[in-house]
Amino acid sequence: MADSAQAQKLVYLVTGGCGFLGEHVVRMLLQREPRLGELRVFDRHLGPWLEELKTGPVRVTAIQGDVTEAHEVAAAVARAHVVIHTAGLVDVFGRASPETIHEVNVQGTRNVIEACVQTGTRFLVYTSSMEVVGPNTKGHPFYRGNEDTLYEAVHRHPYPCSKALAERLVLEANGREVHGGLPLVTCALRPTGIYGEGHQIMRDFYRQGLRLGGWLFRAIPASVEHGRVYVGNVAWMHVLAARELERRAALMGGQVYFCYDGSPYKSYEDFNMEFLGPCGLQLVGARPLLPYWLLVFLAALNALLQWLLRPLVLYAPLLNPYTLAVANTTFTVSTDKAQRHFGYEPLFSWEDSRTRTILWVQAAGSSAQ
Ligand SMILES: NC(=O)C1=CN([C@@H]2O[C@H](COP(=O)(O)OP(=O)(O)OC[C@H]3O[C@@H](n4cnc5c(N)ncnc54)[C@H](O)[C@@H]3O)[C@@H](O)[C@H]2O)C=CC1
Ligand SMILES: CC(C)CCC[C@@H](C)[C@H]1CC[C@H]2[C@@H]3[C@H](O)CC4=CC(=O)CC[C@]4(C)[C@H]3CC[C@]12C
Repeated sequence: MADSAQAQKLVYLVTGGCGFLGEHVVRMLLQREPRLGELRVFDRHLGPWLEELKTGPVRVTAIQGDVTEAHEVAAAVARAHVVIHTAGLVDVFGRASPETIHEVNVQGTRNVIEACVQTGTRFLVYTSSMEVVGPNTKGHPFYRGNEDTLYEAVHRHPYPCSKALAERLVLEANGREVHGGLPLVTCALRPTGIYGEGHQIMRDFYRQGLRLGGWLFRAIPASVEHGRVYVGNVAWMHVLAARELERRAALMGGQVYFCYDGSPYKSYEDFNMEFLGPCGLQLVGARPLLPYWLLVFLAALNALLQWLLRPLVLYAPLLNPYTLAVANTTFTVSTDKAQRHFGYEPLFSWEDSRTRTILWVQAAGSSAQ
């Protein structure tokens, strides 16, 4: 990535490149990274859509592999210039065991770092999460905070615990000497709740609304603000951060950045209605229909049922004590750190993000019937 070799073509590796965010990062790199020579897409499950990308001018290499297998990661990382590590087990519903979540998110990240060190790859962008900060177990609001806002980050749930540990590993690895003697440069991006084309929970809410005759029922007060960011902007931020890491290594190395854009501050449900409303659904109730204590009870009941039924069947509904606490606690960011450090501006306006998401929900919903 030296100035003298401006025409040099770079090798990028995207772990988790077939996931919701990963696919957008892959497509964004192909559209917006002129120095891209080869794009390696590493995932446990490869998507069939990768095939169509292989006919373009950039060499796209699909690698089926597991981040928990150090040798598979090392082989994929070898001779790559930049790694964007988005692979992760996103589970707040109790589908996977805490051990598996830790193994994928923490050991997987450790394997990526060690592979960079062993093979001489110098630039690593890690997809972290707002969840490494909060909401915390005490339900303290984080109101339009930034990367420097003081907040008591206390976690018990395996997912935020794993993301926090993995983020720390990535930040501590900044400056380590990689094979060849140069320092590793790392940074971590922390998206809030991502939405957009491919967002499965949004699609599930839409299908549930259709099943209920076009109605959804408010569960969370409209006053609780939940941070959301469009997937195309999160992908763009990854591409820009990866591009700028060398030139601005001293400034960006070891730093964290919230992912943000012009999406409005709203409650989780009111925000979803920005897309589900134009698709024909209605949110019933200006206030939650059920009292909060009843939701707490139902969430606890779900947790108990999950535990009791585990030997027989996987019971993993959306509502559990953790998801209720997250949905019911204000957590929004207001920052310009990514703009100041590496010139990030959202690529998609709120209107674009909204339209694209609506079109996707409509298509995803109709294909379900
Ligand atoms: N969805 C969201 O709202 C947010 C997600 N994030 C983070 O963004 C990243 C991507 O998340 P999403 O795209 O939403 O999830 P996703 O589940 O759609 O994508 C994750 C990808 O990682 C792959 N993967 C999982 N375990 C793997 C393993 N052992 N080896 C190789 N690949 C593996 C999956 O196959 C999948 O393609 C994750 O690191 C997540 O923690 C952060 C903040 C918010
Ligand atoms: C019926 C309930 C009252 C409402 C359920 C909504 C929940 C399923 C979702 C509310 C908030 C979401 C989480 C939030 O956006 C932050 C996240 C960040 C991540 O890194 C991963 C995903 C998630 C934990 C996201 C998951 C779904 C919610 C809990």
